[in-house]
Formats: sequence, structure tokens, C-alpha cells
Amino acid sequence: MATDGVPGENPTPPEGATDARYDYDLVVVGTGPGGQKAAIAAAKLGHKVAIIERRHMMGGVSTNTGTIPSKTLREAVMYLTGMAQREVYGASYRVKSDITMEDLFARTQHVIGREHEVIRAQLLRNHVDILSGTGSFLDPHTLGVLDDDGIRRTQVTARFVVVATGSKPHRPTTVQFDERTVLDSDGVLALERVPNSMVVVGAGIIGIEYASMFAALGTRVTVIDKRPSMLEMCDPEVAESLKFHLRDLSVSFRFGEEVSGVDSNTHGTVTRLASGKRIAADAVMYSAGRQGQTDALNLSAAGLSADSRGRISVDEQYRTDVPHIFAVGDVIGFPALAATSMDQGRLAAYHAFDEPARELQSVQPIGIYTIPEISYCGRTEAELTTEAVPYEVGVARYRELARGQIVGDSYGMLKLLVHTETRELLGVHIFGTSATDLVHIGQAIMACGGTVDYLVDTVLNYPTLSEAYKVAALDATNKIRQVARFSL
Ligand SMILES: Cc1cc2nc3c(=O)[nH]c(=O)nc-3n(C[C@H](O)[C@H](O)[C@H](O)COP(=O)(O)OP(=O)(O)OC[C@H]3O[C@@H](n4cnc5c(N)ncnc54)[C@H](O)[C@@H]3O)c2cc1C
Ligand SMILES: NC(=O)c1ccc[n+]([C@@H]2O[C@H](COP(=O)([O-])OP(=O)(O)OC[C@H]3O[C@@H](n4cnc5c(N)ncnc54)[C@H](O)[C@@H]3O)[C@@H](O)[C@H]2O)c1
Repeated sequence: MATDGVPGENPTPPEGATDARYDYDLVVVGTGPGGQKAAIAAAKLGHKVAIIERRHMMGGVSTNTGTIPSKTLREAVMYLTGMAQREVYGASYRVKSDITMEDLFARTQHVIGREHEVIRAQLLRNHVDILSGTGSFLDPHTLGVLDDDGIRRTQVTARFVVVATGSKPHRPTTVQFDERTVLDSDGVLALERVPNSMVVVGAGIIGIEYASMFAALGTRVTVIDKRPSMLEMCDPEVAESLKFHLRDLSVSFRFGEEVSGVDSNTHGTVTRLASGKRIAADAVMYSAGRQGQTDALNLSAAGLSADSRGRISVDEQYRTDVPHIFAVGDVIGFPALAATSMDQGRLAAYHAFDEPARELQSVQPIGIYTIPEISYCGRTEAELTTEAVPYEVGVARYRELARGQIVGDSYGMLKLLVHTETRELLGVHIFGTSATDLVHIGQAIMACGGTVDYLVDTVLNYPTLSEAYKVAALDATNKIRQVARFSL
């Protein structure tokens, strides 16, 4: 099998599968981030690859109903409401006063359309065959593909298979979803009007991201979660800052409350809580977790099964219990991010074809696209305290940065957690403009085992938000010095 000589160059199209018993060296099911990267990685190694996907889902949940539409919607909300500019131009500043769902979706549809083209072109120029339809196992090496009209079934054989079928919203059986007033995160993308009021059930990342978008649009949002607080994985100070912001946008929180049911009619909805409370709203959005999409796969024909949440278990090489079948992305569960799914797909392909591969770096970022956004990597203060790791905190407030004033962000902050003895960076927690981009500076330093002194001794562009690292580093080192002097 020929391999491409120059890294990144399009591989020579393979004439056939390496093993003549099979049509393909690799068949991937699902074109989300995990499936795309598995297919392209294998093709770049010179293998004959096919990918199965339903006609309207090129790019997966990520491109069609998840990451890309939600982040584009957020961008449209930020722009049209003038949210990010109000500190500069005043509280009444708006780009458009009567924002419609049409306005918001115009931008989303534009980006989704472009992404479809990019993904299709990438697959085709790497000679990956796109098989349109729903894939299911007929035996461990054979997949049936039922076309999108549900009429014609073809079949293909593969030496290796990567299952990258992703996830779908979990819908409790006790709730009647009518796709108009009682919705999940897919249904939100088909809303006809911006609701005046909305109940969000589930204060996970999806729930809080959408709660902040609708609140910015002027919707009165009530967030309900059975847990005692939201975004428990975040630094408490950061989560508290977000909560303060959301309350300012009229968001109400009902934590420690379980939803027992939702009633809906032409007037709207009433959400019933186990505590006896009833909350009226124009719409209810459920964001109470997701489950693996394995129903259509006929896993038993391959000798596989899924757990009660539709997830497939894999080893550290993303290999299932059937050694030539791999699974990646949301279908294997945590962390269920587009970011990680891509690398899982690439690594699964490398492991299948015995291509040397390194493990992923242990320091991984989390980006939460609320308004304002949150991002972090490394450990939290609570974890360090439990583990009795001596640390100091260095904080930079955007309002004290020239760039913070220029962009009109007075609430943002960056917090560094620094080991007081080794001076290593242990954690970075950011709240505010560009947090999801800025976090990568701290991540890179941490991954290289860098210390706070790197930031103290480095000149950064001015005026930038990156300067927050310098300010926080100086703050942490000043505090460490103060304690050291006291001990002398
Ligand atoms: C609202 C929302 C916002 C999100 N925001 C972010 C974010 O900001 N950052 C981030 O990193 N992650 C985010 N995520 C998570 C991210 O979208 C997922 O982790 C990611 O899409 C998972 O990728 P995947 O490769 O598992 O496949 P998916 O993107 O889930 O796609 C799976 C594909 O498989 C196809 N498929 C399923 N069964 C079959 C079959 N039998 N035959 C053929 N095809 C099949 C489906 O049609 C689908 O297209 C978000 C998710 C949601 C819902
Ligand atoms: N920016 C990002 O990276 C991003 C954005 C969106 C989604 N995602 C991914 O999507 C995944 C799923 O997100 P999610 O928010 O749907 O799920 P989740 O599991 O993170 O949160 C669901 C929440 O719903 C609550 N809940 C469940 N049933 C309830 C009930 N009956 N009454 C009240 N509360 C209830 C749970 O306590 C939980 O807090 C995330 O874990 C993440 O991996 C990532």
C-alpha cells in the first residue's frame, strides 16, 4: 500500500484494500469530528477508506445541531444585541431592536453550508468514498447501508471499522416533546419566535450556554437542576461570576429541584417540579444529558453491545471488545467534546494500522461558550486543597488591562494557580472575552512543565488580553515573595 511521501500531501488513491478479502481497509460510521478524522488519518496512511453518513448530516451533530450552530447562534446574538459593546456605547445600544429567529438562523445556515462543503471536499480529496445512508452491522466485517429513502440496501466489507455515531439528546419518557413548545437542544434550532419566557431543564453546559443566549435576547429564563449548583467542574469564583451576570439578565435559578413533568397547550407550558412548584413559560428546553446513537447499528451482529445510555466501551486504544472494531467520540461517553473526538478518531486509525502514535497530553482545556465565556485547564483550588498541594493564586482583572478597556470588558478575569515551591503552573481559570482562546497559552506552558517565571520574564504584546497572564503571574510571585520574606 502506497503512503504519501510529503506530510499533508493528498495520498495517492489506493487501488484496492490491502487485504483482498475486503472492499475497504477501513469503514467509518458517522461524519462527526471523530469519524472525519479517523477516515482522513487512515487515507493519509494510504488506505482505502469509506465513510457512511445520512444525507443531511454531513459533519455530524457537531456541524448540524451541536457545536457549530450553537456557537454561530451565540455569535449572532452577541452581534445583533450589541451585548459586547454596551459598556462603551451605553446600556441601550443595539444593532437591531427586534431580533427574529430568522435573523439569527441566517448566519447559522450560512456557516453550516460552508462547513458541509469544506468537510465533503476534505474527504473527497483524500479519496474517502462517501456512502450515503444509515449503516448497520450484518456481521463483524460487513456493514449494510440503507439509503436515505429507506429503499435500497447495499453492503460493504471492511478489515477495520470505526464507529463514530455520536449522541442524541436524552428524552425522559414522561415528557411529551411537541417540537414547538417542549423541545430539546435540536428543537431550539427550529424555534419560530424568540420566546418571552423559557424554562431550561438541566444546568449542564448545553443548558447554561442556551440559557445565556436567550437571556441576552431578552427572554426571561428559569434554569432548573436537581444538583445543588451549576457547572460544578468550574472554579467556584468563575461559576459565581457567571451566575451574577445571568441574574443581571433576569435569569432565575431553581437548584436542588427535580422536574416531574411538563404540561403544554396552545397558551404555552407549565413545568411541574417534584417540590410542588409550577412554572409557566412560552417554551421548555430539555438539556438533561445525551445518549449514544447505537440503536440503528445492530451491534449484536458484530458481537458488541451498548450500555443503558447507548455507549460502547473501549480500551485505551479506542478498541472495542471485538479487536478490529474501534469506537470514538460521544458514543464512548466522557468527555464527549468535538475537541477530543477528533483526536480519538485520528488515534483509532493509527492504532488500527499499527502507525506509531503518542498519547494525548494530559492537560486538556474546557471551553464553555456562555455569555460571557469561561475556559480552564489544569486543577481547581478545591482539588489542590484536597490534595494538600501548596499553591498561590495570581489574579488579573480585565478592567485593569488597557485591552479590557478597549474591548469594553470590565468583568473578565484570569486566575493562575501556582505551586509555591516548584513555581509550576497548576491551573488556569478564565472568565470573559476570548477566554476559550486565551486558555491555550497557559495550557502550553503547563504541558511543557513551565513555571510562573516564564510569564514574568516574557515580553507580551501590548495592549492585549494575553497581558492578563503577565499581570496574574506578577500577582502570584509577589504573594509568594511576601510569604518567603516573612519566613526569613
Ligand atoms: C448544543 C451542543 C453544543 C456543543 N458545543 C460544543 C463545543 O462548543 N465544543 C465542543 O468541543 N463540543 C461541543 N459539543 C459536543 C460535540 O458536538 C460532540 O462532542 C461531537 O459532535 C461528537 O462528535 P462525534 O464524532 O462523536 O459525532 P457526532 O458529531 O455526534 O456525529 C455523529 C454522526 O453519526 C451519524 N450516524 C449515527 N448513526 C449512524 C448510522 N447508523 N449510520 C450512519 N451514520 C450514523 C449521525 O447522523 C451523525 O451525523 C456540543 C454538543 C451540543 C449538542
Ligand atoms: N462548550 C462545550 O464544550 C460543550 C457545549 C455543549 C455541550 N457539550 C457536551 O455535551 C454534553 C451534554 O451536555 P448536557 O448539558 O445535556 O448534559 P449534562 O449531563 O452535562 O447536564 C445535564 C444536567 O441536567 C440535570 N438534570 C437531569 N435530569 C433532570 C431533571 N429531571 N430535573 C432537573 N435537572 C435534571 C443534571 O443534574 C445535569 O446537571 C456535555 O457533557 C458536553 O460534553 C459541550
